[in-house]
Amino acid sequence: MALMSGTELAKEIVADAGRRAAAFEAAAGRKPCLATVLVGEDPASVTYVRMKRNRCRQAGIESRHVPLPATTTTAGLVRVIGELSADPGVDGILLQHPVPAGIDERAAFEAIAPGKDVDGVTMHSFAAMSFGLPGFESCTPGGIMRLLDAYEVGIEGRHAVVIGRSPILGKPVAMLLLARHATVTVCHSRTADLPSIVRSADLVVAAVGRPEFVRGSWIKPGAVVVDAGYNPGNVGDVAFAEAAERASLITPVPGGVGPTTIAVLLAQTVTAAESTMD
Ligand SMILES: NC(=O)C1=CN([C@@H]2O[C@H](COP(=O)(O)OP(=O)(O)OC[C@H]3O[C@@H](n4cnc5c(N)ncnc54)[C@H](OP(=O)(O)O)[C@@H]3O)[C@@H](O)[C@H]2O)C=CC1
Ligand SMILES: Nc1nc(=O)c2c([nH]1)NC[C@@H]1CN(c3ccc(C(=O)N[C@@H](CCC(=O)O)C(=O)O)cc3)C=[N+]21
Repeated sequence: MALMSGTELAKEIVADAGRRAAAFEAAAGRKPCLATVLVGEDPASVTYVRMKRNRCRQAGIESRHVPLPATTTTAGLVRVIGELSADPGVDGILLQHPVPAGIDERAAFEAIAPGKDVDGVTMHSFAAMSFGLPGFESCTPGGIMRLLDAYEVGIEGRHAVVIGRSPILGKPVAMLLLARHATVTVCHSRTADLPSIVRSADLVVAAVGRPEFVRGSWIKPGAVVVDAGYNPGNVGDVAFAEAAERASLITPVPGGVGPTTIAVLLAQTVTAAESTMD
């Protein structure tokens, strides 16, 4: 068993984004700018947004934080995001998920201009991912693909089993794997006999949101295991010690998928800024 280190890969991606951000600043006279929109004060979300903004600063990317009260309406949020979409000083927009119950998150995501969707959450970006066309990738799925490529994991012709079908993780990672010619099975809460499906996987992506949900006995010997889960207490969705006994390659939590998510966000923010120079 070998580990896929997201921490190491993220360092390389962030260093590259930082060099590109500096070149952009030299040419444009301003830094690339990411707007971070946080509705409410969920402590985990506050922490994630802080982590993202800290990484931006380290890479020479400006972040403009837009905190909104939990009482914000869908119309109010759509208006704020529309203003950021129209603001030439803003290159990318991150709306932290989840927004409080009662707000139509999809409507808010769709208010992000496609050229500023550096978090890859709009229908436009999803379609590009599905068709294998250039565009912004959902950050966690994009990070997972970069990890697989960095460790030279073969994708074409392999059976990939994705557990989870959320709009920002399971579904887009399934589309990216499909665009790379994997045979993809997407599982969810209504899936019958999940363990036997996972046992046939060459590549498993766990995106369930339940600590240590995927057991070692489900893993085909030699399979590649990507744990996208990030549960309270830094616990993944895979029972790591068990799975590591059978996997050929596995991502740890922490230090696996998480850091690559933020790295892709920064890289895509710089790409969005660069495209304003064209
Ligand atoms: N590292 C990172 O950057 C990120 C990590 N995460 C982590 O990834 C995990 C998933 O997040 P997210 O996709 O947003 O979560 P969601 O809660 O939106 O989606 C969970 C998915 O898992 C499925 N599921 C739930 N229970 C079961 C079950 N018993 N058997 C099979 N499938 C099940 C659900 O099925 P159904 O659709 O039928 O309800 C759903 O599709 C979490 O741990 C989260 O913290 C998330 C985003 C970014
Ligand atoms: N619109 C939107 N886009 C997101 O990308 C998004 C989101 N909403 N909502 C919440 C989740 C969660 N998320 C994480 C990012 C990095 C780590 C990460 O870097 N974790 C470190 C540990 C960091 C630490 O705890 O110190 C690691 O796994 O090693 C974790 C989780 C992005 N999310």
